[in-house]
Amino acid sequence: MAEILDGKLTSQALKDQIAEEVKAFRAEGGKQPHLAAILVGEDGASQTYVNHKVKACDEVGFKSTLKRFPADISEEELLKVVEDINADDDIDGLIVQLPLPKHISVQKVTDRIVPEKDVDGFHPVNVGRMTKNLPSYISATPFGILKLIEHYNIDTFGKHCVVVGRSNIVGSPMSILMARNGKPGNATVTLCHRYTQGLEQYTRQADILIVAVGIPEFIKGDMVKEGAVVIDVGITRVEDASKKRGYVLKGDCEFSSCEEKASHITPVPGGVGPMTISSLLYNTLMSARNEVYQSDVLVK
Ligand SMILES: NC(=O)C1=CN([C@@H]2O[C@H](COP(=O)(O)OP(=O)(O)OC[C@H]3O[C@@H](n4cnc5c(N)ncnc54)[C@H](OP(=O)(O)O)[C@@H]3O)[C@@H](O)[C@H]2O)C=CC1
Ligand SMILES: Nc1nc(=O)c2c([nH]1)NC[C@@H]1CN(c3ccc(C(=O)N[C@@H](CCC(=O)O)C(=O)O)cc3)C=[N+]21
Repeated sequence: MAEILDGKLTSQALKDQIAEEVKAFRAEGGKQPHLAAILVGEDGASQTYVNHKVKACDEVGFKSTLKRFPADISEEELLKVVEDINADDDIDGLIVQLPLPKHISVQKVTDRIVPEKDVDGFHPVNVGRMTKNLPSYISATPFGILKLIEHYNIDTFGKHCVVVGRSNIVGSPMSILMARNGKPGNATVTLCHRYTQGLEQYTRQADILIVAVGIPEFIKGDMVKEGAVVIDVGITRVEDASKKRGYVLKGDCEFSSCEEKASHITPVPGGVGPMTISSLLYNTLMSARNEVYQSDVLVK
């Protein structure tokens, strides 16, 4: 039986800490941190996540602004919205909730956010700085996973960390962070993706297995090494007519079989998801305090 890595509890502890830091910052005359979120279209899951983010802002004493647009907004109009927020001195952080409708380029829109407000850590300046181990905004999901690993005192030094999935928002930054010289970090990393042959050969070698593919119950217990730490990032709504909401949430790892092998495992829900939200708040607080780019001149 594995120990549960409780993201809900850990996230609450982090939110409590953020709330304290906001109070202290404001007592010194600092501004109220302000997060803006852009939501395009009516995707149910995206609405849920954005609502969670807005609610979390309230909990820690941040201001939040949610800007909603219909799915047929043009790319040009959306870029203009981003530019207006870039120029708004009261707003410290901006996220554009993904996915976006197909006619809009995710890269174009997220790259238009100035790096100083890019609390999702998607801008090439932040990605590049993260890779070089310089101060940067780190993508909230990998950042949250690092905080969870830290909270549970999981040793990563010299461990074999296998990351499955190489997206810009999760898998790729996760692999860089686990490999870089830091704590948590200093792991030996293998990054697996769609073209990886014999995936289970790799997953079975993992001391730390981090899965972000978006396929419910993709990883079964027989693909996991005895005693491994299993971090399940995936979260998919699977239809279930017997439930009030009409769906259940499933991770990328089959919980029952993986839990038998793992030493530690994150549940879905209640694992990585809540950590993503509190990490986003943390990035926004750092922005309000002007910590990340304090001493740096940026080339825009
Ligand atoms: N809890 C949280 O806070 C968050 C959860 N998520 C969830 O995590 C999951 C992944 O999200 P995200 O990274 O954005 O997803 P993407 O769809 O952007 O990326 C999925 C990755 O998995 C790889 N992949 C797909 N099929 C296979 C396969 N058969 N074998 C190996 N690799 C495969 C893809 O490979 P290729 O590159 O070749 O296409 C890709 O790199 C989703 O369920 C999402 O909802 C995401 C963000 C935050
Ligand atoms: N620009 C951008 N930044 C993101 O960080 C981003 C994004 N777009 N698009 C989608 C993914 C997904 N994501 C989640 C956030 C919170 C939960 C979360 O709070 N999950 C709860 C359950 C939520 C529920 O009840 O549905 C849990 O796991 O316990 C999940 C997933 C952020 N993402």
